[in-house]
Amino acid sequence: MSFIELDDGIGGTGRAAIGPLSDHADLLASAADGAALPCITDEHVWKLHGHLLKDIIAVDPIFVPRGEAAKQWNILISLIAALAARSHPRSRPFLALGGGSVGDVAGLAAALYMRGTPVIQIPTTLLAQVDSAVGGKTAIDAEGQKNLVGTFHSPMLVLADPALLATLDRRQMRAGAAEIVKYGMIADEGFFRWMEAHGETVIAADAHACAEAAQQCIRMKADAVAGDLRDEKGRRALLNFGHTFGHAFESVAGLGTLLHGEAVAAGMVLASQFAAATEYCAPDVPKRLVQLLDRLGLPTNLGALGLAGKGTTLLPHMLRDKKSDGRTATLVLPERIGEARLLRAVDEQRLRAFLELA
Ligand SMILES: NC(=O)c1ccc[n+]([C@@H]2O[C@H](COP(=O)([O-])OP(=O)(O)OC[C@H]3O[C@@H](n4cnc5c(N)ncnc54)[C@H](O)[C@@H]3O)[C@@H](O)[C@H]2O)c1
Ligand SMILES: O=C(O)C(=O)C[C@@H](O)[C@H](O)[C@H](O)COP(=O)(O)O
Ligand SMILES: [Zn+2]
Repeated sequence: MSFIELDDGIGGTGRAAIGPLSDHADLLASAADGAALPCITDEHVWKLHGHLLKDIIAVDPIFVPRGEAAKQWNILISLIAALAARSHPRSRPFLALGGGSVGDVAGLAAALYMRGTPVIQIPTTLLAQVDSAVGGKTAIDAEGQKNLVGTFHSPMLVLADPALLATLDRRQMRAGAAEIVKYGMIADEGFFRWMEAHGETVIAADAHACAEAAQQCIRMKADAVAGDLRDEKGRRALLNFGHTFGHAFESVAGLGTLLHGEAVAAGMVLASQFAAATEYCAPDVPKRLVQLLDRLGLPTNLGALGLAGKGTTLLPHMLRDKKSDGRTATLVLPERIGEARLLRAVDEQRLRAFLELA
């Protein structure tokens, strides 16, 4: 079995492996050190896949609600309480088994509990396997804003088993595919082409194609994170392509209404159309992106998100984005497929005019 090294650039090292969970029985047993490992998860995932862990080690599930509803203050508090009730020691990791929402709130609990406890991420959605389980961004939502509260806390281990995706519904698989397309757009035209050829196979949960996608995305993400864990230097920010619009869509629709990947899909399209309208890229860039996302059954405009006519309501949310200086919007814009750049202090009049027509 081979690992992808996750060096967070500030002294923390972790590892990611793609393949059957059962291959890691020894590693998990040594992490457990004879105790039952707390496992933060949701009841649906636990019923489907908890047995894979129970076959290997003693695990003690701690449940959170499904989906975005897990990323709330009261859930975070309940996790800290559950760990304290178990006298869980700081030296021993606990597990996060689930999609990106479980991973985000469990990661935040790990960062806070006893000022930092190791966490092993076991992602069970396509999106979490290709993106969220790696990189150490942890978060809950607050004040109606996505990921308003969080930390950077890198996982000690990420175990992504593509076989677990067989039970995931198609809508969730599509949402994960959006983040995969993102990697092609920002960093690798060859990988974008690979998605043009294999995207449907990925969405059908073909284990080989999903493993290949995870391998490529995790490598690209590890590379961006190693140089800029805390998202300060503009390098990691490229991973936020589609998210200034996307998070605004999620907020306007009501957090938890749209899937994150759906919002990111349409967000990438709007960012690319804005880039083309302002001559940062050629018009064929949004065109080719829309063709691929359409084929993968992902939304590519406000109407498809149920937000027709809501363009200008997005602006205040975009100005609150973490990349913003508080006065102006910052956008990740494609220059061509496979290359993106950060544009700070986006002209508000231009952006407003663009949103009015979106
Ligand atoms: N930290 C990061 O870097 C990062 C990156 C991308 C996204 N995110 C966050 O991740 C969240 C989205 O995560 P997501 O797309 O994984 O969805 P999710 O975690 O919000 O929801 C997943 C849903 O699928 C179900 N599920 C999970 N695994 C399953 C399986 N194998 N079979 C059947 N059902 C299964 C769950 O019960 C849940 O209902 C958003 O909050 C987003 O902001 C974080
Ligand atoms: O890891 C990153 O950096 C990303 O931007 C990955 C995104 O896919 C992810 O949705 C992330 O949680 C967004 O972070 P935020 O800083 O915009 O809240
Ligand atoms: Zn994302």
